[in-house]
Amino acid sequence: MLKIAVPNKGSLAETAAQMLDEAGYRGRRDGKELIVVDARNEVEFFFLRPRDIATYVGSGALDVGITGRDLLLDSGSPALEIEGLGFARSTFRFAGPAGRFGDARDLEGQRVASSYTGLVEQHLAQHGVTAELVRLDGAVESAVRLGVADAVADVVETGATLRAQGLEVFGEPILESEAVLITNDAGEHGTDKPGLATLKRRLDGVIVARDFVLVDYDIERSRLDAAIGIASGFESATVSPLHDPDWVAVRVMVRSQETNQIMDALADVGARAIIVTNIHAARI
Ligand SMILES: Nc1ncnc2c1ncn2[C@@H]1O[C@H](COP(=O)(O)OP(=O)(O)OP(=O)(O)O)[C@@H](O)[C@H]1O
Ligand SMILES: O=P(O)(O)OC[C@H]1O[C@H](OP(=O)(O)OP(=O)(O)O)[C@H](O)[C@@H]1O
Ligand SMILES: [Mg+2]
Repeated sequence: MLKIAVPNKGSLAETAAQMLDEAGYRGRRDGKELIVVDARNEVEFFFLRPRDIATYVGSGALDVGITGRDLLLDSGSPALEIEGLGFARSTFRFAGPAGRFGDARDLEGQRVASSYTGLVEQHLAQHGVTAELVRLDGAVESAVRLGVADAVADVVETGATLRAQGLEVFGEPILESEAVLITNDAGEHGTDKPGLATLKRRLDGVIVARDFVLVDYDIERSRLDAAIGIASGFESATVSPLHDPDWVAVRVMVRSQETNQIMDALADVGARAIIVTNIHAARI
């Protein structure tokens, strides 16, 4: 059985569980269950702290896992990223009192608080900077105000938490992070373990189902090329005849975010009866 590590708590847990559910795997009945055997799919899920997942997978105790790219790199574990899963997107950045620091070099000899000291150390070393790292478990943004650090390095999504503490980001972003699928022995394509290729294909299907919609419309044959120029589909558009020989029906996959602009543009070139449908599941 493929042994899969899944976050049991925190920002990653809910969406990871949702994705696995949409991918047809068995979930846990309550938040206390730590191991779930999904015999039908020949996989076993281990619900672990997100921060520990790279350690379990890197050591070979578990085969694959879902964690954050920032947590993976911070851990120093030899586990390898297979792919990004498109959620829990954030940027890992330095921040300090407004105007105090210009870039990472200004941190020489300063105290920097973070929950990701491994990641910060690697970054500072690359830039030849020596700083004193203060390891905190969370709510790192309070460290400057409370006097235990001069600057912080933390996860930034909207920046609201930083602003509320009177801090501003500075320097280059340290890392663009998101939830990732990780494994240990990559094999040739990182997907050589039994069951892993299936897991990856199913998760990819969930990502596509989340990120794309189907757009159907009717259009006069003479305007078809203009319409296909606006949205050409994943491989290629499906074009079907209509009873009226001068008209065709078209179906294309479109990025959910672009749906409305595309509908407007299609209407402008003469598309009629434009209908958008969510994708329930997909294998691409
Ligand atoms: N506000 C956020 N937006 C996007 N991603 C986030 C956010 N906060 C944390 N993450 C991501 O979640 C992962 C950390 O998850 P983890 O569960 O350890 O932390 P958490 O959600 O802060 O939980 P806690 O701090 O309560 O333990 C990291 O990959 C991090 O980048
Ligand atoms: O840029 P923002 O949208 O404000 O989000 C970023 C904040 O969200 C997370 O905090 P969380 O709520 O997980 O608390 P923590 O600091 O205790 O981890 C993260 O650690 C940042 O503090
Ligand atoms: Mg947090």
